Amino acid sequence: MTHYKRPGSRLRRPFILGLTGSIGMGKSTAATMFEREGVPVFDADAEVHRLQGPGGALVAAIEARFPGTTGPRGVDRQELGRRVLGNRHELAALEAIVHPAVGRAQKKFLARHRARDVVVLDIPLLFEKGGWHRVGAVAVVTAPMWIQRKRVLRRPGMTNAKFKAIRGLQVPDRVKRARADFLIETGRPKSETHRQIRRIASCFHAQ
Ligand SMILES: CC(C)(COP(=O)(O)OP(=O)(O)OC[C@H]1O[C@@H](n2cnc3c(N)ncnc32)[C@H](O)[C@@H]1O)[C@@H](O)C(=O)NCCC(=O)NCCS
Ligand SMILES: Nc1ncnc2c1ncn2[C@@H]1O[C@H](COP(=O)(O)OP(=O)(O)OP(=O)(O)O)[C@@H](O)[C@H]1O
Repeated sequence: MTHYKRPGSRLRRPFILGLTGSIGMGKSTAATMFEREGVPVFDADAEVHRLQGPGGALVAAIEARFPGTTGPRGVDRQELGRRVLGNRHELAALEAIVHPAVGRAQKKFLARHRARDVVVLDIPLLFEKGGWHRVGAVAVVTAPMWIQRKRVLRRPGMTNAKFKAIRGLQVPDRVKRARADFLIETGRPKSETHRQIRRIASCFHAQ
């Protein structure tokens, strides 16, 4: 694999690699592997958890718009999920509260790591929300659908209906794969996935 060079951007740092994939495809696991290769990772989902967790900055705004979905432990995500997943209008209202705050945290992350060669933005909705136009390249985490389904359905609180609703909100895996600069396959042993990630990370280190 050759080194990846963004045209005309030798002095622009860091190179931003977007990491995305549909539910259960293995994004979080892949993100941890990038970290092990020394690449800083911004985890958008973890940021949402922080903002919605105990004492989180968005708990009050979410309670105001979705009464009864928060408590001493922050947002009750099961309950909030029941209200918004499958209801585009309600989901858009939640996104309008959450996404700007995540965007601010992402900006701070990029500023903190501006001296690095490469950073990863782990963003579940990279294709759905247009973020892929703002990154240098995109790595898509993918696995056969039967493996995705098996992984997701064994999560506590997950039902067939919820899985269907979430899949309906996401750009299909085959479209994501077609748009990817790099594919990370997770339907295979983790050691092989890690090897793919090591090769991708090596494309971006000091040129
Ligand atoms: C709806 C919420 C409360 C459900 O929480 P829960 O813990 O039950 O599910 P979880 O967060 O693990 O999401 C399950 C799957 O749904 C996907 N998903 C979550 N939000 C969205 C969305 N706005 N659009 C499409 N898919 C979504 C996730 O990527 C994941 O694949 C939570 O996902 C949320 O607050 N979503 C809004 C913020 C958001 O857009 N987050 C995702 C990107 S950072
Ligand atoms: N080769 C592999 N690479 C990555 N994950 C794997 C692999 N083999 C098995 N898995 C398992 O698949 C699951 C993937 O879950 P993970 O939380 O990483 O997915 P995700 O894409 O972040 O999910 P979500 O979009 O729902 O947040 C984990 O339980 C992980 O251990």
